[in-house]
Formats: sequence, structure tokens, C-alpha cells
Amino acid sequence: MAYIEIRNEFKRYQMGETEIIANNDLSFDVERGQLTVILGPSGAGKSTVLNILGGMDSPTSGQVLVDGTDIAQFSEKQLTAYRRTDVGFVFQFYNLIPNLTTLENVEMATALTPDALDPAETLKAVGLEKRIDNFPAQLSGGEQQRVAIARALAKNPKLLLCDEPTGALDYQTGKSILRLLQEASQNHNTTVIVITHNAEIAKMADRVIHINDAKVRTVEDNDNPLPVEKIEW
Ligand SMILES: Nc1ncnc2c1ncn2[C@@H]1O[C@H](COP(=O)(O)OP(=O)(O)OP(=O)(O)O)[C@@H](O)[C@H]1O
Repeated sequence: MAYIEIRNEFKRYQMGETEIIANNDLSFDVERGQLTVILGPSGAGKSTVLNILGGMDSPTSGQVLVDGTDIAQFSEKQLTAYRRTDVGFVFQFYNLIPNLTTLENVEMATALTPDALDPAETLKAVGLEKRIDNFPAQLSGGEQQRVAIARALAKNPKLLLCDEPTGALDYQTGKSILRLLQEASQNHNTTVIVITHNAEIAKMADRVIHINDAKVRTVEDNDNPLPVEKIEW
């Protein structure tokens, strides 16, 4: 059984008279410890399925099995516990708390998590040991994204979900962020899912799920995912 099994997942929104189908009968698997890229154009339904996987939203119907448990059936309380202990998020615009230092941003995430890693050690691992007392506004975009990754990784999550993590970054900085994500899966066996509309990024993935117009179009496995350094875009 795969670590994640999504089966016939629908997400519909009613906007007055109009029904918007953001996810239309999605089914796919994600393997434990792998890096999976979900690729598709704007509006395809990628963020919708990622938010559902992260317990931030629930599907209209269908199954979302994570480690054998259907999180689509979770109560609000169960979803809160799931988000807290099992999931780390990385967003395009970092979402750091501006009036907390780098270290405090990470500590805030780990305070409620049972198996958390040491916040200062995790910041060191992403190359930020010299910036732990800085506030987000004192850091570059790439550094802020490193803090966001440290914040997610320090929770020691089973699942690391990344929504366009390089979308606001320049090319080289984006690559260094992708390297951290590839390391999380290859060296720490974290299950990593990255959403992007950049097809080149898919070359670093173990599995690529193409979503277009609310449907899964193809699922491809890469036998030889490229190291981030070999990818160009
Ligand atoms: N809360 C909502 N209410 C109504 N429609 C929504 C809502 N959230 C998303 N949608 C619609 O669902 C569709 C899929 O949106 P989604 O954000 O999942 O796409 P996406 O592939 O992540 O796009 P992008 O790359 O631009 O973020 C879009 O048509 C969007 O307008």
C-alpha cells in the first residue's frame, strides 16, 4: 500500500448559480520518502489537492488515505492534530511571523509538536546559524524561505507540502531551496510533495503527477531523478 492513496477525490465550489469543480475525480498515489512533483498550469487544481492533503480543507467526496487512514473523514479536532504533528508546509511567500525572530518562528512551530527537532540545529542545517536573532524583514527572500523550510522540517513531519516554493525566488536561490527539499527526501526519508508549473523542476522528482483542468492527466515515475544542480530552466 502506498503512503498516500487518493481515490476519486472531488472538490466542488458553489458560486451562486455556477458550480466550480476544482478537483474532478482525482486518483493517485505518493510513496513514502519520495519526492513527488505535482505539475500543472494555473487554476488546474493543484493547491486545492495540496490543501486537502495537508488537512487545511476537506474534499466534497472521495478518499484521502494517509498511512492507511482516511483523513477525508476526520473531524475538525482530528484535522488540527494531524496538521500539528504530521504535516509541514512551505508556501510561496514564506508566511513567517514578522515580529518574531528566525529562531522564534521555528520555536513557535515546534512548541506544540511532540517529536520536534531542535530549532537552532535545524536552522543550522539550512545554513542560517548566523541569522537566528534576525527578524524576517532583515533577511533576503531566499533566507526567509530557508527559515520557512526549517520551520516545517523542525516539526519532523511525515509529510512536507510545498506550494510553489521557488515562485518568488531568483534562479540560483530557487535551486538552493529545491536542494534542501531533495535532501529532506533522500537523506531523511521525508515524503515531500512540491507543486509547480515549471516542468523543468519535475526532472528532480521520483514521481510526477500532471494535473490539468481539475483532472490527473498522467503519472510518471523517474528511475533516475536528476540532482538539482543538473536542472536548468
Ligand atoms: N475557495 C474557493 N472558492 C471558489 N473557487 C475556488 C476556491 N478555491 C479555488 N477555487 C477554484 O478552483 C480552481 C482550482 O484552483 P487551485 O488554486 O487549486 O489551482 P492551482 O492549480 O493551484 O492554480 P495556481 O497555480 O494559480 O495556484 C480555480 O478555478 C479556482 O478559482
